[in-house]
Amino acid sequence: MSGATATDSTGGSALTPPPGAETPVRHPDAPEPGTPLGSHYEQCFGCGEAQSHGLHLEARAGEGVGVTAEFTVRPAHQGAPGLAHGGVLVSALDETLGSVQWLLRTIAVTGRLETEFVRPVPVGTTLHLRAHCTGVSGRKIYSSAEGRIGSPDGPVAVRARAVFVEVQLEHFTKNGRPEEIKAALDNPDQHKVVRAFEVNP
Ligand SMILES: CCCCCCCCCCCCCCCC(=O)SCCNC(=O)CCNC(=O)[C@H](O)C(C)(C)COP(=O)(O)OP(=O)(O)OC[C@H]1O[C@@H](n2cnc3c(N)ncnc32)[C@H](O)[C@@H]1OP(=O)(O)O
Repeated sequence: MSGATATDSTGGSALTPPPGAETPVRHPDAPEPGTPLGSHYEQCFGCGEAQSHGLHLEARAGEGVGVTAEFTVRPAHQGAPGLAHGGVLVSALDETLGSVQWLLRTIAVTGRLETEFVRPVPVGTTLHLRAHCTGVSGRKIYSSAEGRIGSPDGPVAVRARAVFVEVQLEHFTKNGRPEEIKAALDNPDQHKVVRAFEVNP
């Protein structure tokens, strides 16, 4: 196996901001550091409070264009006996990285996500995650994240780098299953979330 970095069609590193990328700027109306960001959708597997088997990840605004989050591994999240499933850990990283958009006030979806699994994560562990934006290039938002076991200074269990791609609200309304889209559009709380991302529903 080679340890080569993923490359894009131009041969550059797909997860590193390209030359000329802008330094990310925290939106002036972004929540103060320490503010809980809440859920962007109650049925979200990552952060939704109504999703019984979900991660129930709780993210807060951090300093700069960064966030912190916690997620406690439950029995429903196992892969091997007593250990978190790798895909669940990727979901926690994806959700944390996605939460960075609250600080930029843009809506973006994951285009590419690379994860390094450093240590196994036992059931019952609280994973302390942090993520920050590393650059913006057109619609592409580059970010990185890590998750530590037990405390913000605990041993590193997972690391990730990602590129998100900015989208309009139509990305969801055109592609999502109609019944869930209708329920979301009928929910006043969902409108508040969309406003927090500064997008007209
Ligand atoms: C009523 C309801 C309200 C709901 C309110 C919800 C609000 C808040 C929701 C947040 C939700 C977050 C949840 C967690 C984060 C997920 O998990 S998101 C789910 C997983 N991701 C997806 O499903 C994305 C699926 N992929 C796609 O839809 C499309 O491929 C994409 C990513 C939108 C790109 O398509 P496109 O817009 O046609 O992009 P395109 O114009 O070709 O390219 C634009 C640029 O992006 C680059 N690019 C395109 N694709 C990629 C890629 N895969 N990798 C890297 N670069 C790419 C291109 O190279 C291009 O770069 P430049 O040439 O400009 O330098």
